[in-house]
Amino acid sequence: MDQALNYLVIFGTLLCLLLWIGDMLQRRSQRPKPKQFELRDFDSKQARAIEPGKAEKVPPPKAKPDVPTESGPVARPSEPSLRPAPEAPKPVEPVKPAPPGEAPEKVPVETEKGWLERMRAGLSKTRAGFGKNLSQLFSGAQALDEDLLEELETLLITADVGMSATQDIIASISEKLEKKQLKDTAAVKAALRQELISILEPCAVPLDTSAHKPFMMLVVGVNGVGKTTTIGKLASRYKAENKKVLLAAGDTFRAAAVEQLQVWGERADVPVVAQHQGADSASVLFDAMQSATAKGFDIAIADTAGRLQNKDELMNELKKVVRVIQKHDTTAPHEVLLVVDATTGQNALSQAKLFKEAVSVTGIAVTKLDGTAKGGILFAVARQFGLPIRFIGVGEAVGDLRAFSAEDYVDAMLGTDH
Ligand SMILES: Nc1nc2c(ncn2[C@@H]2O[C@H](COP(=O)(O)OP(=O)(O)OP(=O)(O)O)[C@@H](O)[C@H]2O)c(=O)[nH]1
Repeated sequence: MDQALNYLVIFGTLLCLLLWIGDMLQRRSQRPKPKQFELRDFDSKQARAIEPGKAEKVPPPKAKPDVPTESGPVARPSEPSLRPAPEAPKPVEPVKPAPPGEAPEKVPVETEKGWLERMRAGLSKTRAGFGKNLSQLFSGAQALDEDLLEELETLLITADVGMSATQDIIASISEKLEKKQLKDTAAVKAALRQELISILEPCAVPLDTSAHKPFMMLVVGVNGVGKTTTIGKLASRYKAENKKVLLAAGDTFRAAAVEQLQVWGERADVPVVAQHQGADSASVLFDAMQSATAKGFDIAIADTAGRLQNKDELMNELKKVVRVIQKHDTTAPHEVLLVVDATTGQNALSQAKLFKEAVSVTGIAVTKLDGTAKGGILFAVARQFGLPIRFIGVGEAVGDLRAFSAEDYVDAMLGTDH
């Protein structure tokens, strides 16, 4: 009897065990499967970072930025929300010239030959376009006739030289041909070189900063033409000439403009007068002028926010800046330098016209000549406005800005050497 009872207990225990195991298996089959690892879960950068034989570097976790929402003070971006996502905040632009903390790039001590090579390199696109087409036109036994003049005219216009300057050049060469003063294509090319130089020569007036102390330079132009970069390059140049230079961060509009100017100031080892973003630009420049006078600076260079030449209210704001500067010194600004970007082509003419009307531009700096195959815009600007072309920029580096020389420029553009 006892034995039968024992069998019954063992049988019952086994049955319970089997039922429990069956239940466990059923539950497990219903659970969601873990996500399979897939190669496409890695982006290509991560994939490149893992090299065979090398320990995989895991970047430290980044703190999640707080993003303002419409209702609450802050929310993490990963938090689910039924409301439409708020507009992402605009990223703060990185400082363009160099990351802070990087060793400042000093102005290279450069020979005249070094600069000419730098300019030639900078103008290689123009030479490859305009210069090469010109060489092809003048190569071989090309007849000195109407067709040659027509093709030359087209070349000049497509290189942004402008109608007025082109017509004058063609008229002059045509007259010399009629008078049999030009015997072959080499002579025509030499005559063209001379014509181009004679258009630019009257505008090659260097900026003399010795007439006033402090010499107050106001730098203006449309957005992104290279105002801040040009100021940074100028600060380094003048500093290398042992001048006492002060920079004024008058572009209080763009988020990173002040920081960008400060980096250039560090590079050139010159002080920068600045206030917070959104401050009144005129008051920053007034403070800078006072400081420059009180502390005996030779040159004060003021940055301004980029503005479209056809926006009246922005141009009026610039006029106000000039009026406020004149409260400190009635003769200031001693130079209103308009920066134009060569790659904008004929639009540079409209910029020169409207800025000249608004704030009496006294000089021009043409930047980014390395980025265009149409270096002819200088001729159009020179012919139309006769304003001094003070500087040209042929690259982003600190040594890529130079006082303008008509002859050097034409030779770099044509690939001629005299
Ligand atoms: N290739 C080339 N780039 C240049 C030259 N000059 C300036 N740049 C670049 O142009 C960009 C704009 O320059 P900025 O100095 O910030 O222009 P900005 O006029 O102050 O701009 P805003 O303050 O927005 O009006 C930067 O990336 C510069 O490095 C140049 O001569 N050649």
